[in-house]
Formats: sequence, structure tokens, C-alpha cells
Amino acid sequence: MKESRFEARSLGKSYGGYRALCDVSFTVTAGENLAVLGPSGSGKSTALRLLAGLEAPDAGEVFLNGIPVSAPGRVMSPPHRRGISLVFQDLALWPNLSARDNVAMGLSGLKLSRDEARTRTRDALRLCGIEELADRRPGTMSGGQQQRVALARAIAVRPAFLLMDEPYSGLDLVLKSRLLAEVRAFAAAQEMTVILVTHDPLEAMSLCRAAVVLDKGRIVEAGLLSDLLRDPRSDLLRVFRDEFSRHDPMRALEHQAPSTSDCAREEFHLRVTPFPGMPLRFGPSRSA
Ligand SMILES: Nc1ncnc2c1ncn2[C@@H]1O[C@H](COP(=O)(O)OP(=O)(O)OP(=O)(O)O)[C@@H](O)[C@H]1O
Repeated sequence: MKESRFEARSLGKSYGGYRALCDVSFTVTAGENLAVLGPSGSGKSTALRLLAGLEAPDAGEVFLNGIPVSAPGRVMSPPHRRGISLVFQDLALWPNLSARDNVAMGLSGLKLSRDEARTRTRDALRLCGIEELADRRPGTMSGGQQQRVALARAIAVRPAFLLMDEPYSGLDLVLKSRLLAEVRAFAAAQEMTVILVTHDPLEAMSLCRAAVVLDKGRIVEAGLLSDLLRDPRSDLLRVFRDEFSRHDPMRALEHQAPSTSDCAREEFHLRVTPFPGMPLRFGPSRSA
């Protein structure tokens, strides 16, 4: 695993007198994806922008492998020198370039051989499931497809850290779950560590074991999600845990199912069986 360590130390940031972030500290080490969780307006994106070097903090520092890269009012190392890739909600794709060229363009600063750049571009497009869209421009794609181009562009760089700000918010559940699984596998294989900003604990759990939870610009809890969910301190994780346990999908379906008497069950089977001899499964097995 690449030796990498990102550290936020007592970060603070205000906008026009409004404190967006206050005394925020956390460390991300290579190989341990981290979710930055919190409700809307809690300061997640601000924290990510400071970490990336897109803005300078008002207070505190950012360290990369022990070296200070941001300090109050100063960005000593710009984003492209931090070994990171960014995927934000506004995807910032080049509208006049094809998907393939958007991805390749992201590699232009790396001084790769032509073959290597081509291989990386192809692999990233394939991973994101958009090989067949390679020649199309962003304007001719759906929002979800554009999101995948932005993701492909970010991972083609094979950064030590991939910083993502709600990149999946516009995707359907199937695509989101597939991409999360693929990014997780790809990150592990490429020794890339993900820092994911999201308000969705389920999304966080799909990609990360660890999380910091923000509320009103402050960290309210941090640690392994498995520990945090056992005894949540934040409203976000408490509500999530309660709702999740109440809305166990199988239990919800049981409540909606028609009568469970054998007779009704048999009738239901007759109505919905797609092919003779191929019954749809529902509830406990029929022989039970
Ligand atoms: N450039 C800015 N100018 C003024 N206020 C800002 C700016 N950026 C952020 N803020 C304010 O700082 C607070 C935190 O914003 P931030 O975008 O970091 O929250 P967030 O948790 O990422 O929210 P969301 O999930 O809705 O994107 C908000 O109240 C926001 O209005």
C-alpha cells in the first residue's frame, strides 16, 4: 500500500461571519476509506474543499504525509500536487470533448506514454460501464452517464486519494450500488483511498468502514461505522438506525402480502407464476 496520510488539524472556516467549520480534525490513512457524513449544510463540502486545497482554511492546517499543505489563509500545495482526484456534484466535464477525450484529458498532466494513457482511459471507461459511450459528448448523455464519465476521469489518474462529494446522488439504486461496489474493489486493487462526502449513511457503509459525522460545522462523532451505529450520538445516525431497523424490507413486504393462508398462497401462485413449473418465490417456502 502506498504510504499516504491526509490529516486535517483543527480546521475552521467562515463565510461572511457564518462559521461553516469549526475545530475539525481527522486523519485518513491509506487503505481506510473515510466517509464524511452529515445533514445538509453541516460543512461536509467545506471540509473536503479545504482538504483538497481548493480553499484555504481560516484556522488549522492540512498535512499530507506529515508535510503542511494548507495553513490559515494559505494553500501551499495546490490540488494537482496533492496526489488526489476530485469528483464533485457539478461534474466540470469538457462539453466539446467526447467521454474518451474527457478521461484522456485528465491524464494530460501525468506525462504517460501514449499506450499507457490509452490503456488507463479504456480501463476507466470499462470500469464505469461506459465504453459504449466513449465517442459521445457529455451534452448527449443522461446525468447519470455524465457522472460516470467524471468518475472515470478521476480514477484513470490512479490517485492516492479519491475525494468524492455526493457523486452518486443523481443515480438510480441499481447503478449506484454497482458503482459503489466497483469503486470499492478498484480502490483496493489500485491502492487508492476514498474520502466520500455524503448525507446517506447507507452509501457511506457501502464504501467505507470509518466515518466522521458533522453537524453545524463540528464533528459530533467519529470512528468505525459499526461502532457508531451501535451507540449513535448524532441525530443522523440515530434516525438512520431507527428507521432502518423499523423498515426491514422483508418485514415491510410481509405486512403487505395477501393472506398467508395456504389457500390464498396457492391462488397467488397461480396468478403470478410466469411459466408453468417456475413459481415466483415469496415468503417462507411452500413446503414449510
Ligand atoms: N462560498 C460560500 N459562501 C457562503 N456560504 C457558504 C459558502 N460555502 C458554504 N457556505 C455555507 O457553509 C455551510 C456549510 O456548507 P457546506 O456546503 O460545506 O455543507 P454540506 O454539509 O456540504 O451541505 P450539502 O449536503 O447541502 O451540500 C452552509 O450553511 C453554506 O451555506
